[in-house]
Amino acid sequence: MKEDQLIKIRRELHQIPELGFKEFETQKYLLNIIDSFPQDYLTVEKWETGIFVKVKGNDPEKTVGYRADIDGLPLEESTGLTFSSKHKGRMHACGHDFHMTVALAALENLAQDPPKNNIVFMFQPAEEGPGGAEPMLQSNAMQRCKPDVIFALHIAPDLPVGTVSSRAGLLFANTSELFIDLKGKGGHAAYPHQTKDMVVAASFLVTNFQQIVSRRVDPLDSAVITVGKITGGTVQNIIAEDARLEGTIRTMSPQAMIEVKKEIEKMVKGAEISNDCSISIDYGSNYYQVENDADYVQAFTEIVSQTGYIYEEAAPAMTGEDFGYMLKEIPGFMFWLGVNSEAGLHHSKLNPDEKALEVGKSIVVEGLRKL
Ligand SMILES: CC(=O)N[C@@H](CCC[C@H](N)C(=O)O)C(=O)O
Repeated sequence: MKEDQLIKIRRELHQIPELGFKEFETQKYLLNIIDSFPQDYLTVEKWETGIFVKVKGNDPEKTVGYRADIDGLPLEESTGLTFSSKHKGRMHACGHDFHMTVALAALENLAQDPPKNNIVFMFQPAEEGPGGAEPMLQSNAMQRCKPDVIFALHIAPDLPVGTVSSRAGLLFANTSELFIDLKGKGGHAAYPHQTKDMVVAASFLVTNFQQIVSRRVDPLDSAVITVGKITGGTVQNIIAEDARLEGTIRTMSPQAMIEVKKEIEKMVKGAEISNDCSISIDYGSNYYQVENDADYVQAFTEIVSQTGYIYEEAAPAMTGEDFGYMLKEIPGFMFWLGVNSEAGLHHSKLNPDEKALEVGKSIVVEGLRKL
């Protein structure tokens, strides 16, 4: 696939971001492109809004897996690009348009010139939530073509084009979503003593959660509690009867995740007693850490150096990825692909450099042929 075609596909995908398990247009688009490739060695199977594509190797000893996530984020794009999202309030702000394009380009290469080993591509829904990797892994379709090794990439806005990065061991954190609903008693703003103010109770929780991070988690381990959204109340002179916090927890170890949740629950109980209200917690979707296999990372660094691109050792990051579930069962790794964007991941101005598509394609093709 030539660079202009890579860019065309990426831009078309960029315009149609969809949320987890609602990637209907995306699935249709991907199937159309896959259909245009030589079919002699391919088997294509839909799974929910995702797709499995198997490539039959010509002398297989094993199956190598490659995963690309396909969902977008609930965010209004503000890049001003001519090919901006056509879906209001939805954006490929985490680079999944890049991830899909690279996977398609690699698939076309293998469909034209089949590799030695069997290959399976997974176009996976719902990475941003509620999580597609775990059910895709457990699916019958996956059981029929389970890879012996698996890998995936994620775009890295802070790395230059031509640089890729990874590390042996922990790359991404354990994550849990956090939704907290508070129910008190509303009333007149001038008579607080007759009410149970849920804006005050919610504020107490938001501020005090930071003490869990600074005073409960071992400083040599790490945790993040971020509340990204607060809603509550109706108008400036009515005391709020309801409030809701929406956030996420990140930890370096699975153990720290258990401890942070215990501490949140204790704090919530305390807030219930002191505010005389009821509070419920929902942990939404949870992702297991991305733990890279040291031997495969080593093999990958050699493949990168053969392609002439630059490999840098990565630091662990507090981002989450449900690809962690795949790596828990199948050895492999995830790597960062430099895309040089001033705006970072999950930002409405994220604008990855399209020259990175070719880099991603070459490295993934080599990885699939040589791992
Ligand atoms: C790579 C990346 O940005 N992944 C997301 C995963 C989100 C998991 C879940 N919805 C949560 O917020 O906990 C991330 O935010 O790290």
